[in-house]
Amino acid sequence: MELPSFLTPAWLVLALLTGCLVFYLTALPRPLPGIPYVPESRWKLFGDLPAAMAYQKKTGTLIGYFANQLVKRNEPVMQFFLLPFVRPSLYICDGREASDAMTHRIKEFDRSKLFSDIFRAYVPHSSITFPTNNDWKYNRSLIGQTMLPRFLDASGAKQAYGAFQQLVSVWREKTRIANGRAIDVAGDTHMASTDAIWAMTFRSSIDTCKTAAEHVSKAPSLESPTGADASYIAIAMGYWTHWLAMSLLPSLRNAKRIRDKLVRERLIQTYAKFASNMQDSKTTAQGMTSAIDITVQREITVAAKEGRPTLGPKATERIHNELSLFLAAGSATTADTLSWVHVAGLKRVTAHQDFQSVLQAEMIDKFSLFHKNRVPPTAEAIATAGLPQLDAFMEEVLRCHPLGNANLRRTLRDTLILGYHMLLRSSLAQSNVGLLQLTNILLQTAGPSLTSAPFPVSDQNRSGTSLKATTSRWDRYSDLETFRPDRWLIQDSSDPSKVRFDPSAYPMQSFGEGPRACFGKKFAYLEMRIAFTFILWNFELLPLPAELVDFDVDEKLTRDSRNVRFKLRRIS
Ligand code: HEM
Repeated sequence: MELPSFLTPAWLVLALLTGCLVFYLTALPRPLPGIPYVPESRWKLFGDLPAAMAYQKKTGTLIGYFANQLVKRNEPVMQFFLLPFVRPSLYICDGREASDAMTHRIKEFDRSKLFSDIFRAYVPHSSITFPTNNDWKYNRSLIGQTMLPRFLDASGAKQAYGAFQQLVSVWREKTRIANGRAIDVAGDTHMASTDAIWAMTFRSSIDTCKTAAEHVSKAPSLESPTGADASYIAIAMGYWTHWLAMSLLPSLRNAKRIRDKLVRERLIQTYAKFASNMQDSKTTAQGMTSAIDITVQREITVAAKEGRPTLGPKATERIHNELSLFLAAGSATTADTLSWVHVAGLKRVTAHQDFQSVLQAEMIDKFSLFHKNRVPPTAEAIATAGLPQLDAFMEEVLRCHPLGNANLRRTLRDTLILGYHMLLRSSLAQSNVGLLQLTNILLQTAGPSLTSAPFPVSDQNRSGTSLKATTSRWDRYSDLETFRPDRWLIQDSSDPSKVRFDPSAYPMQSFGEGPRACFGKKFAYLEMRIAFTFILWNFELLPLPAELVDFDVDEKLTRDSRNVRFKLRRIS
């Protein structure tokens, strides 16, 4: 067949070039009107991403790039372009407005898909992956009791206690063979946190710390500490990358298979235990020794009320995913987090020996009987004792070293934040701005207003609820750069010679806020309490040269410390 005469090669080349140009122009970032951005990124297919990655290579943190741009331009709100065709993400650094959006404006802002995508390939039917809808409520009702004090103080504390006892054994062995040198403890707190969350979920132990202690006890001597670990792992890339990796890589496929089998077996065993003795299933959270017991018991009670068979496919799938999420939280995010928080805290203690003296004095005072008898305080004693100095110290560690960089939300409707319009796709199309739909909002957990002085924001630009909710913490901006645990302590009104811990004294958003705040926060605090008490009861952290006490991070999904060395002296 002959081509029409106007289709000459020159026309074909022109059409191809025009097609490429249209494709290129469509792929370029489309800024949202009125919201500041980095001008050079506007004309790059990958927008801010190359500069952010170069920043990460230099500093270990990707998110630091965005935070830096805000500070450079003195702007509390900016938009960033990360991928071709993808709508810009909004970055906000104003703790007070972020708190308001997460707590009071939940009809305008919900959890972002960016966040759920991190977990979706691994635990697709767990609460963390759902928007705030009935699915989320159903899952929450299943696991709700696992964070009740009556379970945590009795059972959760015991499980975490066992794990940190083992950590102390590892460090004793390492200290013994280190002969006075600093020891590298990278990974140790991670192991202990993994042991703790595993034991809390299933009541049984996987003893990674114990195995390590046995291993180290057989080593004749310890090599000198290694240098800083220069490697870094890129930030999580989202659902499809994870799904592909988990489907194609044999090691991940195998790990998922083992996890699924293990959780399923435990579910069947637990259900069989309750089914054989229905009386057991009426036990309260206090009598329960693991998260799986509580969750299965809850499902049995609800099924009986609703007159349906127990553990149908939906419940089984949801419980399976929630428990797997506990483990994921325990071994990926939470252990990283807790490990990061523990390490950051211990580094603070090393750098400021006076904090160490205050914490140890408080422990000796509160646990005087244990001290007299030369035994460590029990799990329950640690969980329930009033330890304001330790609570204040942990809060300050969490404030200064948040593990996640931002809390992620998305807009649900046209709205305003800090005076900037955030419009959904339909409104933008009407105003001829293009087919962009602004959804993702990153609410920074550190930086101006949280760990340094805030950006100037006029009250006119704040929401009504933000203005009404003027709790004093949002007016306390002085000296936020300094690590100062005593900022969380106030005089006890019933006894002026004593201090009380006030968790609302200053800005802090390391666990998020509102209905989608961290579900495991109470367990996290409990574990930190036990970890710091155990470590400081058993060891004195000796001063180290300043160059060994840095706070450099490797950013993955969460943060990890780069150099983790301590010089310990056994004290009990
Ligand atoms: C120091 C330790 C921890 C930190 C700093 C932390 C931080 C966070 C943050 C920032 C969020 C998102 C909050 C938001 O979007 O507003 C979150 C969510 C969550 N965390 Fe944690 N977390 C920690 C430990 C744990 C532990 C130990 C568990 C489980 C036992 C856990 C389970 C969860 C769950 C299930 C969610 C999702 C909640 C939802 O979507 O409704 N976390 N966490």
